[in-house]
Amino acid sequence: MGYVPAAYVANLSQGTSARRPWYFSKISRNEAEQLLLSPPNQHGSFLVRDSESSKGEYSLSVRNHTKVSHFRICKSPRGSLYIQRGHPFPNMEELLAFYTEHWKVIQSPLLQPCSPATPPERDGWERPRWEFTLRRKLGEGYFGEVWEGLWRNTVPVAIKIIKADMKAEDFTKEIQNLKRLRHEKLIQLHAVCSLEEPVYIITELMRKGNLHSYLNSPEGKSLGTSHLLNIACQVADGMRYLEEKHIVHRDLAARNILVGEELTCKIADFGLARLLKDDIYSTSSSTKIPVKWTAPEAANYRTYSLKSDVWSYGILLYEVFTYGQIPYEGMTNQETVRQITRGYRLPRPSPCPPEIYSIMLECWSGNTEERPTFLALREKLGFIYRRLLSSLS
Ligand SMILES: Nc1ncnc2c1ncn2[C@@H]1O[C@H](COP(=O)(O)OP(=O)(O)OP(=O)(O)O)[C@@H](O)[C@H]1O
Repeated sequence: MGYVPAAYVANLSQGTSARRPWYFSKISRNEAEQLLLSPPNQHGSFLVRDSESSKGEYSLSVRNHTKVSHFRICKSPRGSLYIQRGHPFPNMEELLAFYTEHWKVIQSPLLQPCSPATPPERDGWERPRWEFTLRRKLGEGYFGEVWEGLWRNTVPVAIKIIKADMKAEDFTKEIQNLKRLRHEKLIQLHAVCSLEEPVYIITELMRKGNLHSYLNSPEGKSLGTSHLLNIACQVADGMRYLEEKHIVHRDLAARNILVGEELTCKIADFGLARLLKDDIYSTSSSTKIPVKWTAPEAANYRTYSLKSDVWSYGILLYEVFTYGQIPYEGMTNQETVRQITRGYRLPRPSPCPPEIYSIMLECWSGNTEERPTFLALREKLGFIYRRLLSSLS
């Protein structure tokens, strides 16, 4: 028993529109052009709409590179449909099937049905506020408080209550990021209440809180090397998914990993995450950066890439194998950047196997090209983990 986010499922009673994804009944010629020319639509996207000028007839609009072509679909007195006189079809499906195959006749390929534009406030993630009850405060971050709560008195959830004075553009980035990411090692969005203030962001509940505090707790302190390695593998797996999607996290650190039952770890805090158009994301903004976790090229020139996330992952490994020690303890941010640029690196923590320390050093290579990928990190750490487990058994 439980809940599934509404955006994951389609309503069976809306079967007609599910079967006819290309039909946009109440849309004008201009709106059709705007929609077809906006992402994610592309060359070959098409839709059928009600004709504006001839009641009861239709128009086919097809995107042809950067232009949209429109074709009148006429209806004969007997009800058949045609674009070319003398070439009728009994229904729209057959007409579209013919022109999909013989697209040269209309000089416009029909490649995929047009994707509808969903206004953010009406997408399937929005839920009424009364469905959620707050039970216990879990913590507080830059955007506001995080509470443990219940969804419809049944499902335990975490509820982030956005402070009233937060700029919408800042936290909507996190919501948008959460909506499009889905992986077992990434925190899962359940719902949002964003029509009124305060905005709620509802995610899965991770009962043991953030990894940094967990490592400092008595339970965290009792973990052995194999457990620590297991945590490292899970984070590498989640980061590999982001790497595959060309998304930089920009704030990878133990404080942004959440821990659940059975030592499950998930990556959270996507407020700073960005989709990479090139391999590098540059920012001139004055966003505060977590200097001790940030690669030198990102700290000095604000150039972020998947390789700067790999650097931060190395620092996260250090946090894991020191049970949550602050990196470069006793050094200021400025001093840290200066020392790093000169070639200084954190020393090997005593409980850390040399093999793992050499992975940290690879992550901290001054040359971004020499840093491993998350795919390679996951493979390598997974191999060491499995070998350790078999030596213990
Ligand atoms: N889904 C969750 N399940 C359990 N605890 C959570 C969850 N999300 C957040 N928390 C707890 O609430 C704390 C605050 O979280 P929050 O994401 O608001 O801030 P943060 O991690 O300090 O980062 P920032 O200030 O950058 O937003 C976390 O450190 C964690 O202990």
